[in-house]
Amino acid sequence: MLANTRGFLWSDVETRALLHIWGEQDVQTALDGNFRNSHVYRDVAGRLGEMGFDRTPEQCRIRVKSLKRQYYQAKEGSRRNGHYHRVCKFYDEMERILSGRRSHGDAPDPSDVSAPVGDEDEDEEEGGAQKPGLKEPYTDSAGECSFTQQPVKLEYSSFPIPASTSNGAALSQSSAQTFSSPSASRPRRTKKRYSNLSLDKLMERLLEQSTVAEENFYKHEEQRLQLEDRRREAEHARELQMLQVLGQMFSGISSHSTSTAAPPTQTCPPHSLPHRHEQAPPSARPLVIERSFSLGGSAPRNMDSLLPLVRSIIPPLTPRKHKGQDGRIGIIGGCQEYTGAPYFAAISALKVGADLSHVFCTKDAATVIKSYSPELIVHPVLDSADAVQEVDKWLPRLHSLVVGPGLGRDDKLLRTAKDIVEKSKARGIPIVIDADGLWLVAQQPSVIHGYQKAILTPNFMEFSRLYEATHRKPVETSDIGQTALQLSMAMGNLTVVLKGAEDIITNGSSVIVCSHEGSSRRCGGQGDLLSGSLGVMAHWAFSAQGDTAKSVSPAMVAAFGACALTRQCNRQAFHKHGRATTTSDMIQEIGTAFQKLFES
Ligand SMILES: NC(=O)C1=CN([C@@H]2O[C@H](COP(=O)(O)OP(=O)(O)OC[C@H]3O[C@@H](n4cnc5c(N)ncnc54)[C@H](OP(=O)(O)O)[C@@H]3O)[C@@H](O)[C@H]2O)[C@@H](O)CC1
Ligand SMILES: Nc1ncnc2c1ncn2[C@@H]1O[C@H](COP(=O)(O)OP(=O)(O)OP(=O)(O)O)[C@@H](O)[C@H]1O
Repeated sequence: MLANTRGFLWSDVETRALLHIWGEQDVQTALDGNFRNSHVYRDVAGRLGEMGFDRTPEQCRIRVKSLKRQYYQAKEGSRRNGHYHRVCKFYDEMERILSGRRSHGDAPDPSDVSAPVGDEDEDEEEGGAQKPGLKEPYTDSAGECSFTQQPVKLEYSSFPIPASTSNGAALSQSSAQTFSSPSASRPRRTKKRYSNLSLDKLMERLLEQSTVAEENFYKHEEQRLQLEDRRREAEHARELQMLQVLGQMFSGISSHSTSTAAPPTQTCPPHSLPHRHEQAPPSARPLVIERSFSLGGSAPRNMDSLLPLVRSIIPPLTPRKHKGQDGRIGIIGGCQEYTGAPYFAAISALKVGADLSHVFCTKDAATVIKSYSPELIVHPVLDSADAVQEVDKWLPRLHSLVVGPGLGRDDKLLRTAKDIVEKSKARGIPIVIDADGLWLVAQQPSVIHGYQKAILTPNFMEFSRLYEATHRKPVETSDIGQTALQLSMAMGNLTVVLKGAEDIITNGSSVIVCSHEGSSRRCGGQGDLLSGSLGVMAHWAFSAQGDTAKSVSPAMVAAFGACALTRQCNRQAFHKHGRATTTSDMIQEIGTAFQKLFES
């Protein structure tokens, strides 16, 4: 550094450098009419530093303020006796700068020595008191008058400076040698509580307080988490207890249904597949157990009884597992027209918790689907000559299949899909059939008939096609639960999820209705989210150990979980996006919806 910058002493060289910077047009413009000036003085101090003078912004501000006071006092004095240079050494520099500024319409009242507060006062305490340690008690040069808030002795006493108060009353002559600061002659405003603390002290105190606050926050947070843990443990224990009761209940029901159920004539479809009895389970005489479910709605008991079943199939996240163990899911679908549907299904499967998600689609769909997401493994094989062999190569690695989203209705593709279904059945892989996969089933129900690891997820239109194909008559809607149950039976008691305002889930012997609150927004692709999620949950349910999932059919548990999740996503997305909700918005909600339903 070039100059002595210790304490508050300002050498003339340093002061001139300061005035040079402060007088620059951009600094004056920045100060002009700007109440907050700390940033300007930061800049000034920076520039001063570049010139070799180490000063803080606050020191610069105080120094300028002092110079301005001296200048105005001197100016007033000069009106009487012309000795202004004796009380303001830098009068000429100040005059040059401030007169330039006044020409911009910023003229303070020269008769008021307190006038030049303006832009230098921003950081000062109320009442005009300067911060201790920041006031400028000295100058290094004789002949320069400093200003403090205390009565000050004028260096050139033989030239009294009559100063006016702000209301214009002249100070008495007797006070010529000493005069009170403007603040002393005005009613002083109440000092702030910290006015006697330096800025550094204030900052220190603030930091201390925020550290204490932070520590308190973490302490409370820790207590909250401990409480939360305890609550979870208690809930978990309660769920386990309930599951045991449920398990006993269901085993009681199934033995009851085989012995005392109503005669089959009441519920069996009048028209059914020729070979439908071949694989029908003993519960072909159905007992309908209808449960409705609405979170926060009228049936909390049912919510309590079904959610734990879904929770029980969810594999825990543990560091001991390797990639792939929680699910490798395959989607059969995706053609030139439809690239969104297989993407929605595949990405939903991943987001629900599958580790790997494969899409087997046509060549021209593959690039498009890949471009949607690097997360998906996309095989452009479905329209190749050896499509079935290509997919078959992967089947040993796959835990479940979702057949149909965006498959289209091209005969060749449908034939390929049929062969893939056959191969998958032979391997015992759970198969979810949706969209155009259901079109295939409506054409050839035998493709999937009686396969207990199949789940069909028709919307009403698809359901009607299936019903008509199996019953040879229009769908009966007066008791849609019963009609769905009939379809399931006709298909060999595989699980049917009839999607709609309420999702009806049946395996031909019982019906579960999922009426969990969604929203009124319907957009293409919601069914794909459901089928993709169901792909994962079906794998989890069929591979779940223990009695829990076995007490209710694993497919039903998985279906209920996927329906509740889809609806929860719909609800959450609608809450955020309203009418503009799309399936992509719903997919964004999978993580939190899953947590809310199954992990909280
Ligand atoms: N972004 C994409 O790539 C997407 C691609 N997708 C893919 O499109 C392919 C064809 O699937 P799809 O569902 O459009 O065909 P299909 O079953 O013939 O239905 C056609 C007509 O049925 C009716 N209808 C539907 N629901 C009904 C209901 N609940 N209740 C009553 N009627 C109902 C309705 O008739 P409308 O009212 O228009 O007269 C509808 O237009 C398939 O591969 C699928 O995966 C979709 O996943 C969407 C996102
Ligand atoms: N009227 C409704 N009210 C509330 N939720 C509904 C309604 N209809 C459908 N859903 C929800 O949307 C999910 C998907 O059903 P949707 O009828 O949209 O399937 P989809 O037509 O096969 O869909 P996609 O457009 O993917 O082909 C259902 O499982 C259900 O959760």
